[in-house]
Amino acid sequence: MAYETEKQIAIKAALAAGQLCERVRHEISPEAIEKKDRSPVTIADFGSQALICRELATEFPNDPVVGEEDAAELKQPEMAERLSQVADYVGAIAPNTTPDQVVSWIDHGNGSVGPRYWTLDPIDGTKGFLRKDQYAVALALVEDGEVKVGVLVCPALQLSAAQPGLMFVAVRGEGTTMSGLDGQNPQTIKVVSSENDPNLRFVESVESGHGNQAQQAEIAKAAGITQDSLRMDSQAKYGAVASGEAALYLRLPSPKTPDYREKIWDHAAGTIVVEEAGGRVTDMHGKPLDFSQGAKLVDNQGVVVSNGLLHDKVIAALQQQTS
Ligand SMILES: Nc1ncnc2c1ncn2[C@@H]1O[C@H](COP(=O)(O)O)[C@@H](OP(=O)(O)O)[C@H]1O
Ligand SMILES: [Mg+2]
Ligand SMILES: [Mg+2]
Ligand SMILES: [Mg+2]
Repeated sequence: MAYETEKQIAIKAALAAGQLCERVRHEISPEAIEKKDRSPVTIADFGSQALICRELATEFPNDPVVGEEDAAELKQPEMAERLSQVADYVGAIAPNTTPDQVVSWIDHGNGSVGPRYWTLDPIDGTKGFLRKDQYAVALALVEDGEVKVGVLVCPALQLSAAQPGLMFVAVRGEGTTMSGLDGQNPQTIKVVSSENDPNLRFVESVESGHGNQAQQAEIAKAAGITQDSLRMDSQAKYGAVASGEAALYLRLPSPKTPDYREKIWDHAAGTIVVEEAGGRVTDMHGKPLDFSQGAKLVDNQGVVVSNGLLHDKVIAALQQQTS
């Protein structure tokens, strides 16, 4: 099987990072939420990136890693205590970790997009993490602009009566699986395959500033969706489409930030998870997402993720609206 080592290492690293994030998250007090104290997400974000980059640097020393975070802030003298907190959390999983190692692992994620690279969002959905809602650890391998391997660890996601915590894994040409966070018994998943499916609904961001909820509702309606949207933080939305919990995910540019360009780490892992489950991912103009241009999807605007069946209808509705 292709990319077997990459897949196994990505799973191991993302699960360890998810474990660290959950430890931090369980310690967030209601007062911290009240005060909008961002320190828990800072610690978990840096710790997650450090753990994953440590694994990738060891196993694939020649592969650049394009991660969301860097250690510039954490290196400041006034951040020494925060850094030692991060080192303690990382050390619980990778014993004897020093603060210097943490900094250098995080900075390993400063790589550039090239013919082969990894992209990492150590915590996607930081706002969801702080609200104790959804978040994801997202890791993907990209070669020649095409995502080849994607892992999404969603520690708070629950799609059935089972324990919360789901992992989605996809390898190009080999399908997408879903499992619990023990990684045991991965099940192949498929998108919604009929227009009569009770899950013919759409997902969108909780954060109104990350999209255009009014336009998203109109487009979903034009595509024949009559149910209200399901709002969810992070790339867990891609997991919802891939597993057939929803048929569409719309992310149209917010009127407040019309020139915003999406980041590769917010979409790479999710894209392959949906495509390998039978779905489609493009921008709002129907163009494939181009992961070869740098950290931003400079040639794309908005994102449309569907079960495939609905895709052309959605793009046509968007074209009609703007013409
Ligand atoms: N104006 C904007 N439009 C679209 N996405 C935005 C945005 N500002 C920030 N984001 C991205 O939205 C991501 C969260 O997605 P969602 O809203 O689906 O949960 C953030 O990832 P992080 O939380 O990793 O920073 C951030 O990169
Ligand atoms: Mg993100
Ligand atoms: Mg993030
Ligand atoms: Mg961020």
